[in-house]
Amino acid sequence: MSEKSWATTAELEGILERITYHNPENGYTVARLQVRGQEDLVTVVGYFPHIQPGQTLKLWGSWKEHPQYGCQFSADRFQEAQPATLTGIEKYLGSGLIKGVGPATAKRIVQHFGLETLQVIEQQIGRLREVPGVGSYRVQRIEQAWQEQKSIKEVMLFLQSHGVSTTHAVKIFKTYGDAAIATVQRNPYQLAQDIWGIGFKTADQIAQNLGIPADSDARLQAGLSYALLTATEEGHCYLPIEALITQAAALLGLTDQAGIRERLRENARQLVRQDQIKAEKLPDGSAACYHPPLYVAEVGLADLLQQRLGSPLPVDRERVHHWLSRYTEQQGIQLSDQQYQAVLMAAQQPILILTGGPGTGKTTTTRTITALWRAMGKTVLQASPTGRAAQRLAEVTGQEAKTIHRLLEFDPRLMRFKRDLDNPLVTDAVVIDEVSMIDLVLAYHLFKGIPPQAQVLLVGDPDQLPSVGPGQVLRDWIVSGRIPSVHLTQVFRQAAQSQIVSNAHRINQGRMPQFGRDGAPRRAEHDCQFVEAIEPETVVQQIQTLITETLPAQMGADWDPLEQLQVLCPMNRGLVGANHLNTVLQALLNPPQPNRTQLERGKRLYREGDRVIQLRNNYDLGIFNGDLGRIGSIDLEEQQMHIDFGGRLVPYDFADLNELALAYAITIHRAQGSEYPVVILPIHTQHFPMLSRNLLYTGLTRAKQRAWLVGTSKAIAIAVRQVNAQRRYTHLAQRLQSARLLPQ
Ligand SMILES: Nc1ncnc2c1ncn2[C@@H]1O[C@H](COP(=O)(O)OP(=O)(O)OP(=O)(O)O)[C@@H](O)[C@H]1O
Repeated sequence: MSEKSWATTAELEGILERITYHNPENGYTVARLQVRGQEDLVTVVGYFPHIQPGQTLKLWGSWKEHPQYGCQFSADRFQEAQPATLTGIEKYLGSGLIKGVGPATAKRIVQHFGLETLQVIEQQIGRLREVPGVGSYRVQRIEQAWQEQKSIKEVMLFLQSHGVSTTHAVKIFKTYGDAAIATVQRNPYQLAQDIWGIGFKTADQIAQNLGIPADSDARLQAGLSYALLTATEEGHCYLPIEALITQAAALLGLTDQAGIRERLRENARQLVRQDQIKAEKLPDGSAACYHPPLYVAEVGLADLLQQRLGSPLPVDRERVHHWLSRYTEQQGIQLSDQQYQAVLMAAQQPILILTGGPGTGKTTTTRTITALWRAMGKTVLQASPTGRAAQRLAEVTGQEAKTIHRLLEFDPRLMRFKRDLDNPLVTDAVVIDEVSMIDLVLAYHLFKGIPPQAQVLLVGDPDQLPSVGPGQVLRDWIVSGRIPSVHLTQVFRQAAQSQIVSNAHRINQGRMPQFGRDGAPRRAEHDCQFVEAIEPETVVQQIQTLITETLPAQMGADWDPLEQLQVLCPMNRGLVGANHLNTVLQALLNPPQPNRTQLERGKRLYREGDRVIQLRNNYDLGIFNGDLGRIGSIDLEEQQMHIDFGGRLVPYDFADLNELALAYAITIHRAQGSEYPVVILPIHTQHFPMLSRNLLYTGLTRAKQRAWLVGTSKAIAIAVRQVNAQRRYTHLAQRLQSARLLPQ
């Protein structure tokens, strides 16, 4: 569409009334401006990295006639001016600029001081106390925030003029303080390494704005580091050099550039020289490229395990048999041969892996082993990778269980574990549950913290999804064949009656699950059911019907979907992904109400009463990745909300809300190690990229009382067939195999 330009340079000043459109990628904005002396709002278009309603803007540019939208001002550059009208000042003050001043307080302040408001704040801040409802404490906070604002301003101006959003600019300022500009100018790629939430893409955008050439060494090295980081986020412990080069070239958009592979190879060598990549020769002569801490962890873990793989401990087997027969009689159980074997091995082996699917008696066997160890006079410590898994371990064993981080006394200030090689735990034995969730680095720290003479029992299910972090530690341990292990296969009668359990085993064997039809073990009620829904929209509708009609009828009077139900999705994206379902379920389970405050942040909407999940470990707040809570209150004035985590009210600044997501629906990956009374599992061909046997298996086994699958049989069949979807690059098994074996 052609535009007619009227003048080349013109000037315009006004108050930003609202933003009609803003593209966060490139800052392109369409906004409406209130200009003195003009009755109608003026439309302004241009590239504004960040502007807020209420700001007074001075703009330079030209007037244009847009064929569809009419006359508009196209701005080439702008400057923020001090607001000059009462509404402007009020909007500016109340826009969230200053903590402690929301729209209501701003109004009161401006009513009191009129056009002099900003001058008063600047020069006689104490006078704010004249405003009804503004006490000394608040004045102090406003003063502090005003000062901070001023020093931030210069940095913000610089960053914003290079396309950085306000949220990122604040984070950059918080991280580097006054050194922010210098750091960004020196190497913008540093941001991606130092600041959570800023990735290579944002850093790269800033670099481009600063004029750093697309094929500069700094950019190539950043691309290589980022490609390696992405690979570790996908679970790999290393990347073969050729794969690293291919991925870096693609990421940098330079795949077609002549000679790029050689240049990337040279830059990779440079990173090796700077100790930013650790290279190791592979059997085929090429190099494996490790992020150095992962190399240290892989080699270190293999070494520590090797030291433990000694001869069996001298144990009086007769006494163990004797104790076991008394114990099982007391408990009214009879151990299966596999279970008996596991207990005997645990008595003698320095380290034992115990695996099995649901209902195969892992818990029963673990309980017997810890009872035996205690009877032998040993002290036993128990831990799991996540808080929820630790809580469950404590419940089923009746003994204290901690998270591995707490067991090893992680110090968040120093970001290190206090229990390590020099200061190991004081114990004779350790039980670790949900081992499939342990990644390489955690496994390494774990074995540094366990004293060499202590016996270790590792319990897990290798068919669950592998750890979120790099490695497939449990599988590698088993595959290496070096660590004594027992795999329980017999499903006990009581458990086998559950279709959740029997279907989990069917899925694991590559067979389609059965839902209350031929052949499936029958129960008065079936605990695992399926609703076929072909269209994604129907899947969403059926989930709503389950929640509003079917489940209330099935579950009876105590049914509380906000507490007992978890929707588990294969992925976040798409109509039947967790993000969209959260919006739908929020409207269904926690609809707007006059007494419920809500807050909109970009595309997200938070409402009091919402079920939320923490997305990263926050040691300051003592809240960890995966913790579930409910929004207790939202305070728009203080710009803070309180989240209720199981009775503990935790304050969140609005600025930290990117750490929280709605949790009506979460991904199956996030749900690892947790269990819920009722699970609804949408499964559709829209989820195709994620569908795999261990994903479906993990999702289904999260349900303790009832599971509902909603979607297509075709998607279930795809998932059941898709084995070991992603191979992870790791060398742990080979390192263990090549380890020198001590005499047995
Ligand atoms: N030797 C046994 N004889 C009879 N029943 C058993 C035996 N071992 C376990 N069970 C029963 O089988 C069921 C499953 O056992 P358990 O909870 O120990 O298995 P699990 O592998 O930990 O299961 P999940 O992974 O589902 O928690 C329980 O009801 C338990 O009482």
